[in-house]
Amino acid sequence: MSINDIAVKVESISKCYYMYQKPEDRLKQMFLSRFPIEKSFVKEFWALRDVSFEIKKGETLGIIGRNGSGKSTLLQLIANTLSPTSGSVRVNGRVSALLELGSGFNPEFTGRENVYLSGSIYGISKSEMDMKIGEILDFADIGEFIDQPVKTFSSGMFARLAFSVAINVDPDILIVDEILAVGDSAFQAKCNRAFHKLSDEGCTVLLVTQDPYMVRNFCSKALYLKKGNVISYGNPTAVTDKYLREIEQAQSRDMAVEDGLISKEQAQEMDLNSDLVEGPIFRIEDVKILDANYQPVDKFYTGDDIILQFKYLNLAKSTKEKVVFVFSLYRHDDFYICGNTTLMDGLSPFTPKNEGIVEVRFPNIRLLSGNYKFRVAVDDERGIGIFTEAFTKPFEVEDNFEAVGLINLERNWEVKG
Ligand SMILES: Nc1ncnc2c1ncn2[C@@H]1O[C@H](COP(=O)(O)OP(=O)(O)OP(=O)(O)O)[C@@H](O)[C@H]1O
Repeated sequence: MSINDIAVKVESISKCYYMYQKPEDRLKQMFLSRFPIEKSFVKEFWALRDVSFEIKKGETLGIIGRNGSGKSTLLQLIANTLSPTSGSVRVNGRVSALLELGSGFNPEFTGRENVYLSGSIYGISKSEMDMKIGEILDFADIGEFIDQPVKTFSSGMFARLAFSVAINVDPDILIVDEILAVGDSAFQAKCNRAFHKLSDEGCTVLLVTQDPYMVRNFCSKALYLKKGNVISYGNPTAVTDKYLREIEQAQSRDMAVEDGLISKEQAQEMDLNSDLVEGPIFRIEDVKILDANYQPVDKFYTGDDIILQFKYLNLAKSTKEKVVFVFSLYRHDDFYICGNTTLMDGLSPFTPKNEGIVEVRFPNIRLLSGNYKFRVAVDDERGIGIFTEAFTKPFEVEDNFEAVGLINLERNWEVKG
């Protein structure tokens, strides 16, 4: 691959913020501005540590992670609105960046004036902008507000106009930080279509979102950040799976804190150590879906009774670690439907034998027509660390057109009047 095929190359980038211990220290440092930062005045905070990746032209990268994980910092470093503490970023092409809501627009100017102002920042002349503005206004669809000062705009209107400008300045690389979340769902769908069109035309898109499904549906690569470190990079499904598991674990910890089972400090400690437990201590084999007569099936009907069965092997033959068993259900496209653990269902953690069989019975399964798969896992006794996991083969469900969608809800109709 030639260097010309690369749109963005991030090499060992780190960003440290310095937090002043006392306000007067900040003042003292201002007087010493010609000198390096005096370390005794500040506490270091590393928002990003040693992040490296490269994105080819025309690829779309989805960046996910919990609040404060460093996503916006990374985008700002790529958009060159922030400088790294160490490492380097190389960008090949014209960058259009939609960072914080409000940045780039002058609040006193009208929407229309801001469109021309933004154009001039991107080197687009007034006459060129005269030709583009119709399309920009069409996409933004904010009606006569376009001639009002943008300080009077709602955040959704702001996002509409900013996005519309950003995609119409002929970017080679479009960087979008979450601001789409403030738009309504019709606008979000419109943005998704615009993303697809741009990437079909060869534009590289880097996108921060809290929505793993958007990453799966739209991105060709994904990057998962946690506390400024890259936890996972590459295939969007694999990366977002890992992120969703972190979210599940965080929810379990929050519930445990609420129920008084662990302290907030213990939860924070677990969070720091919550990546996959190292080393193969357990293995899962023979994951099967069976009918009520214990016959393997890969297709059944809504309302059937089914059994999810798997075998676990305790490779370390140790009884030191107690375990919790887990299942999760996904649609064929990896849309996460639901999941549950033996712990959540009130079963105490198990002392594992050298091997054993686990069964989950689902009477009267409510799934509707479609293709699905189960994930099963052996977790540590808190349901937090994952010892091992496995998936069933995809299976098919057929309904008798009892309802449409994913699940058939039990229901009683009453029509009054
Ligand atoms: N100017 C700053 N000074 C000190 N710390 C900062 C500064 N800007 C960001 N941070 C810290 O750096 C960390 C990463 O922030 P960043 O905004 O990149 O996270 P994020 O993943 O985008 O979060 P969110 O999803 O909440 O937007 C956070 O802990 C934040 O408090």
